[in-house]
Amino acid sequence: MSRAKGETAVCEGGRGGPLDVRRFRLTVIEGPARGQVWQSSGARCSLGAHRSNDLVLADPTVSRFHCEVVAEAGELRVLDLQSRNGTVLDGVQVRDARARAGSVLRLGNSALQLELSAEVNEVPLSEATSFGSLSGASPVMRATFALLERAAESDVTLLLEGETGTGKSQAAQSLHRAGARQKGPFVIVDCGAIHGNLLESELFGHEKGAFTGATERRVGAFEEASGGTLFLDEVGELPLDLQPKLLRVLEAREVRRVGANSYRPVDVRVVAATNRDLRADVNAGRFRADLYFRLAVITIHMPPLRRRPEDIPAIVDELLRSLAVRGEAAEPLRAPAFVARLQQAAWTGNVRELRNYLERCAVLRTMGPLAEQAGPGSDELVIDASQPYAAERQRIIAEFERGYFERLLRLHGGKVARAAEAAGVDRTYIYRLLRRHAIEQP
Ligand SMILES: Nc1ncnc2c1ncn2[C@@H]1O[C@H](COP(=O)(O)OP(=O)(O)OP(=O)(O)O)[C@@H](O)[C@H]1O
Repeated sequence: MSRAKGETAVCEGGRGGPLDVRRFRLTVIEGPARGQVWQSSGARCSLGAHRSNDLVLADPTVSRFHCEVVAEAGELRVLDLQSRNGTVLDGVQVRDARARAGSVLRLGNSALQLELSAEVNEVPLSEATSFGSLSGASPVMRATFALLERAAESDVTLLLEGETGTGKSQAAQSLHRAGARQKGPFVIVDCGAIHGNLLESELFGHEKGAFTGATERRVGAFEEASGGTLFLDEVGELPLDLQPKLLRVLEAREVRRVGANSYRPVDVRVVAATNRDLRADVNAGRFRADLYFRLAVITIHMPPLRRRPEDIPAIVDELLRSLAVRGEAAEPLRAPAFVARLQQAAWTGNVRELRNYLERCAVLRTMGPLAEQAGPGSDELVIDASQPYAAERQRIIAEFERGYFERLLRLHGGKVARAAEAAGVDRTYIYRLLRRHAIEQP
């Protein structure tokens, strides 16, 4: 079963207009697939040795899910999926880096050239600016709503991916309410919060006396959710020994309680969520590939808040309503100058962090300090000590250079001469770095 192509095409676009995604092309220039050309029809291209990838590289030095190329906000990003031999972009080993037109991507013994076309692919957008309890009018969010609306019409198993606080749980619940199973139960199991035997019996139930302490018979979440939806949160935390058992239930649609001899049929829609890329876990042997494909029949990415600051005013309204902050207490929190400051913040904890911040402001009747300003290059610098020193040093320096010169140029209104003088470097040096890191002058 392959990951449904086009279902993952959620990407960033300009504000307000339709969501256009720059078209890109990958040409294999070295390795067994040499000569193969892949043209994008959405925002993403997954590369790897497994046949479910968009671009399949039958090269033993390439991992099953090696890396992904994503077109977002008019540029290309390359994301390594914890591949065994690493992803090298223009000679530098990278985990998450921006590529430029003409960049060369090396995966094991294969190499590819990236080309960014002037043409665009259009991603379908929802007419709505909300989906259940989720609000957002940005193109990237309306593209997500369009996928959720389509998914709600079917019973297909779904995987929600996204950073913490991006609304995966709310999306699952809203999906349940929007679909044909809305009258049935919505049952949540947090796979990261329950351990060992307990998780098995939480999911599948147990018979009386099945293990020490099983004094009563217990119905599991699959049976409890019968006729409704089962939401498996943090599914990446599911222990390896339970994974084949879950796979069997998803395939055969029947469960066996712990300690029971027979199977019982179940009628459940499964929605799973994860805040990491399960393909990297598959590469690392932490997650079974067959279970991943069973769960990811459709994958929907919940976009982080920093990629859609234009949604913040509507989300603030929604959050203040749900927090029951009204009247005088709400006024300063809706003031345009304050909301503009919220739009500049980084929000690494996404909407949840924004919600907590607003709640704190409302209770204390004072505006606390905000997190670091968002924007390109503001993401936390993560040092990966499992990488060779030279490669990691090179990657961090590249990240620093990109962040520094982007900020520098913003600070000086895009004027290279002024920026060079303030930074104490030569103008040609700035131009060289802008080219190297594909930084556009603001
Ligand atoms: N688009 C949105 N509009 C309004 N509220 C939102 C939106 N996205 C998230 N929220 C709110 O943010 C909070 C966090 O959302 P949720 O728990 O669904 O995130 P999550 O991605 O499941 O997080 P985690 O991975 O940590 O479990 C909730 O209070 C939710 O109502």
